[in-house]
Amino acid sequence: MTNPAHLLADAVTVSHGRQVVLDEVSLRIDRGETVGLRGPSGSGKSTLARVLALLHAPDRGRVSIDGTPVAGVRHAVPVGVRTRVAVLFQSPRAAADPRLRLVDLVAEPLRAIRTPERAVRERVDELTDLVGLTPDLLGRRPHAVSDGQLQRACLARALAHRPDYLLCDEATAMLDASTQAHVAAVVTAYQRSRDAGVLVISHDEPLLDRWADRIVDLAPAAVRDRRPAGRSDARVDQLCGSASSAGRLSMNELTEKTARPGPAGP
Ligand SMILES: Nc1ncnc2c1ncn2[C@@H]1O[C@H](COP(=O)(O)OP(=O)(O)OP(=O)(O)O)[C@@H](O)[C@H]1O
Repeated sequence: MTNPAHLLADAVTVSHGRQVVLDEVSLRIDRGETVGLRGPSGSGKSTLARVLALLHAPDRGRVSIDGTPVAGVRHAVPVGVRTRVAVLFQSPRAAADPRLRLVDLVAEPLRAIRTPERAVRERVDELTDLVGLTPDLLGRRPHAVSDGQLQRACLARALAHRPDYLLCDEATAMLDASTQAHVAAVVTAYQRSRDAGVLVISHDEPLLDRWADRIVDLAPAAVRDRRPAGRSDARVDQLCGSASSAGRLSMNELTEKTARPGPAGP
């Protein structure tokens, strides 16, 4: 039976100028599952994440949530819909307003929808506790914290609206092994508490093997173009994927394994 609760990019095509970056690509993330997405640099992984996060409108194709197509992107999407998907990017410095104290950074999405200040403070306390940000860090601005501390704040911000789908775009690539393990463990614990669907984009094969339930390969558009004649629905999973299955790990296993880099590990 088809699981009705899912985030789907359906036959999505995206071009930047004359460059076709995604050509009828489809990717589905079910609630509760962790999908790994890998592919060469420039193959369009981040572009696909931005489409799924309702930040970038595809030229063709569509995004749907739980079977309902989403019209538009960003603020054109009703708040109750767009807050169901959150994204955590690779570089917390690029994603954070340098003028904001960490406490305000975490509160940003709540204040953006005019959440009453008392509820903002309560939720920020929960979130900073969840990601392990100590009170002394909350009053600092991004320049005065480490990349790892700032990424924890960005993770707290991403979880502010309790998204059903969390897209992690190389979110642990810049972090040391122990912070990487911590971020992965927080994401996994959150996923279990909400039955959230998680997308993990990474070049780190051991990390994907440990973390993802299945792995999808995104080939460059030129390679995808060599699909069998007559196929109009170029599903990444079917045509480009060497979908592998990594058994789901407990949070402790994930933490332990991620914290202990192997020969090819982070
Ligand atoms: N805003 C933009 N304007 C023009 N070209 C862009 C834009 N964003 C991305 N591209 C191009 O689209 C292609 C895919 O980029 P994207 O960042 O999605 O790839 P990626 O697979 O995530 O790469 P990486 O693994 O290096 O992060 C690249 O050739 C990139 O230069």
